[in-house]
Amino acid sequence: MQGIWTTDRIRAAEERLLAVTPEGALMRRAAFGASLRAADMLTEHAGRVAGSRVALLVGAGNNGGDALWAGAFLLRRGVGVTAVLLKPERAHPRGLAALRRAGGRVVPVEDAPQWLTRADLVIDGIVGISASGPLRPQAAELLEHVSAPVLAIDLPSGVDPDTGEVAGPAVRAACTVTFGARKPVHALNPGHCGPVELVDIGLGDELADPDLFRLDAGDVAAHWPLPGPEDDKYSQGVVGIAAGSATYPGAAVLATGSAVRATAGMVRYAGPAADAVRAHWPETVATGSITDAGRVQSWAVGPGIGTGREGREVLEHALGQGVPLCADADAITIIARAPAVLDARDPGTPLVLTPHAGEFERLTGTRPGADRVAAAREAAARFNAVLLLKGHCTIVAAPDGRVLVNVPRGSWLATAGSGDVLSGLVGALLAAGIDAWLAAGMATYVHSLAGLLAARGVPTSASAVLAAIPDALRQVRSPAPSNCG
Ligand SMILES: NC(=O)C1=CN([C@@H]2O[C@H](COP(=O)(O)OP(=O)(O)OC[C@H]3O[C@@H](n4cnc5c(N)ncnc54)[C@H](OP(=O)(O)O)[C@@H]3O)[C@@H](O)[C@H]2O)[C@@H](O)CC1
Ligand SMILES: Nc1ncnc2c1ncn2[C@@H]1O[C@H](COP(=O)(O)OP(=O)(O)O)[C@@H](O)[C@H]1O
Ligand SMILES: [K+]
Repeated sequence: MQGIWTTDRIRAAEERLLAVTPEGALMRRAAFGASLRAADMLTEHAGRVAGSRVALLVGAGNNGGDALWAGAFLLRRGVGVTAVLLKPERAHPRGLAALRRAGGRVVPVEDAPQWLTRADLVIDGIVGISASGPLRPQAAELLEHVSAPVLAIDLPSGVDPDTGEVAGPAVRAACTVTFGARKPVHALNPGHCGPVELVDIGLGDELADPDLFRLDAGDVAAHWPLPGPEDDKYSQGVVGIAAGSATYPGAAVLATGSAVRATAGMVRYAGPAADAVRAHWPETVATGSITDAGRVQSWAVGPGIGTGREGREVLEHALGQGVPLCADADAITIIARAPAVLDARDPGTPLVLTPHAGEFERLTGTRPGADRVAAAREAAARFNAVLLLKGHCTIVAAPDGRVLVNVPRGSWLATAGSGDVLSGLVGALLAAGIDAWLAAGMATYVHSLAGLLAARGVPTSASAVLAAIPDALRQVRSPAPSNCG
């Protein structure tokens, strides 16, 4: 798992490291790494390093210092470097001196437009982890003149470092180079960061447990249940799906199908869409009523069951079975309207709730807001459940405070029925006995990868996402190498 640390924790770790490191050494390490990335980008975008032109946007803090030092390193490689100082009187003194010694040009903000428009690459050192609020107007205006690719130092300026919120003009980076550890913004706002490269500055020993986690392919591959020599159809976990209706069988077909595709365990379906489910997925055992569904090791309940009395009875019955349960869609609305339904649950049995923002508001009374991590964490504690908050970036919070962030692979999953596919995946992993937080995170990871593979660059459908689950699992088990992001 990749760790992610909040800016308070990073700052504290940096202070401890600074105390035992020669003055300026950390910044030079960071800036040297940034200059290497900048040179790669120049090669890619301008076809050369020596002779190319770089403009630095330099704020009043150490982030600006990083940019100035990176400029000094680039000057030594024959790059023409111009620094735009947003606050000349507060520019990092040693960084500024290094840039000048190396032959860099320094211009005031008024002269910036001509240098920005001629640049092959812009380096954003406006603000880093000490950013507060929206970009100051002077910095925001400068961004209007930027058309070259931007390399963000530590994080794209104008984006909140801890929540990823954008509350005004902000840098949209082609690439971000960060130092020591990944920050929440990198996972929560991938659209503004671009690929994120981590430069080691020796912070590792100073960092304790991460605040957030991100799964990688290796984690998913290591925990995804595969049949072994001793297995049979029951031993891998039987999942029950309660979804859909006679009039709307689609949700039942999608949720059941994704459970079928996810693992080799058996899938039972219970509900009024049994005929449609049997027709699409002959390998399932389908019955009309949850009361005669047979034994399962988990339930996925909710998509398309309706929010009336029948839906409530189905949810109450499943909650009373003492097995892990994923409550999605209508099941969440039922819980929101009648929280007493949860009395049927044994509090020690895992529960996964999978709301989108609207369902989250129904459940908790408030929209998730800018700090989606905090919102998901609070709701997980309140409901004593794993809370999977859907969206472009999906957040998975456990009641004990652990949080996973899924970095999306495009927006292909914004299509009707894709949530039904996710609940089938979660249910199948719960049946295999996987920790509910990890199961929800693994399901989300494979869901978004299946979305990417189904789309291959053009809009897709929930049925195609479902059909791509095996390819996503194959890719997870033999990931393609990646050097950035
Ligand atoms: N510590 C280390 O060891 C290492 C640190 N490193 C680097 O240091 C960075 C952190 O540096 P930092 O703490 O100096 O603050 P930083 O992010 O540059 O910003 C502060 C300045 O920005 C301003 N400002 C604030 N909000 C703003 C806004 N919305 N819009 C515009 N301006 C805004 C604010 O000005 P004011 O509020 O006074 O106007 C203040 O002067 C970190 O991200 C990394 O890059 C690396 O070198 C590795 C080693
Ligand atoms: N813009 C987006 N980018 C990435 N993923 C998205 C986006 N919009 C929705 N998703 C994902 O698609 C799924 C939609 O689920 P849901 O809202 O329940 O839709 P439905 O009810 O149509 O199935 C969720 O997994 C969500 O995280
Ligand atoms: K920055």
